[in-house]
Amino acid sequence: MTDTLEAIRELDATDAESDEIVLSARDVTVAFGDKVILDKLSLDITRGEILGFVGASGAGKSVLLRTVLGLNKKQSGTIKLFGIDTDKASDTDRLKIDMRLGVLFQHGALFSALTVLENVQVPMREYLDMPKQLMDELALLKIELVGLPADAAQKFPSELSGGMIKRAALARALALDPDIVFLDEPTSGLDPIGAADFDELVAKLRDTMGLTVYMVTHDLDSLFSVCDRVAVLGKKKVLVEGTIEDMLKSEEPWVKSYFRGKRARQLDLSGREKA
Ligand SMILES: Nc1ncnc2c1ncn2[C@@H]1O[C@H](COP(=O)(O)OP(=O)(O)OP(=O)(O)O)[C@@H](O)[C@H]1O
Repeated sequence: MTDTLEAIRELDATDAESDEIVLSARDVTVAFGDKVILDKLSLDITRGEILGFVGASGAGKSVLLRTVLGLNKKQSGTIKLFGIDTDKASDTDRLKIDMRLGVLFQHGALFSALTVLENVQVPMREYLDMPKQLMDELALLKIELVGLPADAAQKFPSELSGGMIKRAALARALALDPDIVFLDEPTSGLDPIGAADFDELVAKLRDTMGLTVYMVTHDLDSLFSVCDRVAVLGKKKVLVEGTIEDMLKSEEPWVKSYFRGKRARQLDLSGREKA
């Protein structure tokens, strides 16, 4: 399996240079029974960008995320990851794709019966065949990378603060050195300082590892401080996309009230709350 991994990584190195669009969704329609949630939605994410994905509660942000990850079926449309059409992917292609994705689900979703170290090792055990000592060393590196103290490795999720749980879940999402991470409301439940620290970590990982980040969020601070681009989900598709400056100029009613409403006015452009 390690040889397979090497072969996949070599292939990926070539793909990585040529594929600028990491994720491409075209005319994606998803329905549950006769209830259409997404209707011909299209969206691209470029390598190395941090995309903030926003929209009203219940608009379908999680449904899109789950569809991209292959956890929900779509009725029609195309989803390409790293240039590979996920409907046409062979088993080897699917393995290649899955190994290049990291996911941080809402609420962290750590396994409560496993320590932080063991949680981080879950994807390693699933996809790689490596000696325990090497796996321990790699997991510790990821734990350090997300700013957790080394002694957090042997703790169980119930012994961690909310911010530490998010970091541990991020360490697990980074276990296989993915190209793109999907973060579902990563700062929800964190205090403003913890949330700002987490945003800073995400930006640092993008800068140092060239990570592409797809972040579903309701957090205006995150959108202002770390997102390069914002996509707004509304009316079952991507209603508006662009920079924060574009959002601030938009006359689309939901975008206007979200970015220029009462809550938004308490923020300045650097994302910090005004005194
Ligand atoms: N498996 C499912 N079966 C039926 N309906 C579903 C299913 N999953 C999601 N839905 C419906 O799809 C709609 C969109 O849900 P989704 O969780 O994607 O919203 P969201 O934009 O992520 O909301 P929030 O910001 O509150 O998390 C909701 O009406 C939800 O009830």
